[in-house]
Amino acid sequence: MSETTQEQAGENARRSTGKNAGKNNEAGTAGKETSVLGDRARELDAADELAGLRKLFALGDGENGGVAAESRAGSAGVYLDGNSLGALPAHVPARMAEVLTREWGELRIRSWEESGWWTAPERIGDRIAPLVGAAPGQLVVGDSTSVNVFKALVGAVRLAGPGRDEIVVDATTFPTDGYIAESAARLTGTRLVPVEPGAVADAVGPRTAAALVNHVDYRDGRLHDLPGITAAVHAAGALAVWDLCHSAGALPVGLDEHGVDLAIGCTYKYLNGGPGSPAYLYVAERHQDRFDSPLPGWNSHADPFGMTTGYRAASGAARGRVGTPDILSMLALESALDVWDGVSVAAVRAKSLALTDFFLECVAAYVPEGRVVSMTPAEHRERGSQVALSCPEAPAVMERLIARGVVGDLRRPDVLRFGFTPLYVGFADTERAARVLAEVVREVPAGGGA
Ligand SMILES: Cc1ncc(COP(=O)(O)O)c(C=O)c1O
Ligand SMILES: Nc1c(O)cccc1C(=O)C[C@H](N)C(=O)O
Repeated sequence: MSETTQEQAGENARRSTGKNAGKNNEAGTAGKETSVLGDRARELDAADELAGLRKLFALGDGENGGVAAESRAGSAGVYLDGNSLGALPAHVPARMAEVLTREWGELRIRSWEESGWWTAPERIGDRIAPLVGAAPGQLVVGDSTSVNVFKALVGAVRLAGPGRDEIVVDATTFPTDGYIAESAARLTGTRLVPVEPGAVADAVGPRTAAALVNHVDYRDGRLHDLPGITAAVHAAGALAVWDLCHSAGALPVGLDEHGVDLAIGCTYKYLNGGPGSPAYLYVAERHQDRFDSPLPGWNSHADPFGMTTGYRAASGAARGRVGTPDILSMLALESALDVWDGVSVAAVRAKSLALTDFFLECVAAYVPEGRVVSMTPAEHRERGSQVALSCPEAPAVMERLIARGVVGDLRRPDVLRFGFTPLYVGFADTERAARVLAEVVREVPAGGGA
């Protein structure tokens, strides 16, 4: 995509996204708008430098067959839920067949060494590292995000040392982080201080051990100021722990550049690792020697096969390991990461913003006025890679959208959430999703249920 077309998309969207995202429209104007925006979508797709990546995914487009073929059989099949579960890269099944038949089926126990199973957590951590702006040796893959939140937060309190007895937590966080933070606070004898991300800088002080914040909010898609909040947390002498679930693979993170202390994130959203694929833990190199994991399993022992009774922590990222890695999920993730070869996160970010701008513009043009309100920040610097629309009839609307092949998700009670994955979502998909949304909204009466 050229810079001019991106700027054009952004400018048009800025003009059209006010508080009321849907400000059109009598049925009569829709035809003209549709053809203009449809033409623009085709132009934007033609100029899109990432467009060729879509064929790497099993989205039912034809040659790859795949899971969504039946949903594309109708007029519209658009997958806008990659911020919950990323699509399957088409080459992964063949790689998994090899893992099952050759590595497990034939080599069996030898694969821990010969197939590189034992070192997979650090090796795959190094594959993810450039996507989140980290030098090698600081990420380890394994366990769920929830478990890694626990390791990171308790580890951060221990790193902060005595005299610091408060954990500041993002009050708007995805629930699991809040639940785990509450337990971590009880276990470490600290007090939990929940605040909005924008208030973290004012909430931290001499008693703060650590602050846990989401980079992008899972509901409204707001992008929080990682550099600014991290600097404020550091100025208070505390550690900054970031949850990257909704930003990794969608926008630049800059962990090393901004001096983040610890971070965690899942791999099944924009990294397309598959359902329940293992999460990652980042411990900045400067903290690794003192990182004291609250889950010191044998996999993080300096000499795991020594099988000694006393624990001695491994050095480096391996210190974040716990028990036997979930190899099948891990190797599916490793294979899925191949789609990133040669792809720049900056290009992904540029396309993501152009897609969300264009979606907001199409929604404003097509959806009858007052039926949906955008919760997604208009400012690019505050926007992740999703659009959230509040709509009182959201349950009925999302059910009908999915039935017509436009797959977003519902966050109860009234949020329609659409995730834009630049590796496989295009501008024609985006225009079509807004068009189908407008049709569905017209069918569901205001105040109407499912
Ligand atoms: C911000 C955030 N943190 C954590 C999680 C999930 O944690 P887990 O991978 O343990 O289910 C999610 C989504 O599921 C999320 O959106
Ligand atoms: N992790 C999920 C799962 O195992 C099942 C269904 C949804 C999810 C999610 O990822 C939810 C997601 N974090 C969200 O932003 O809403």
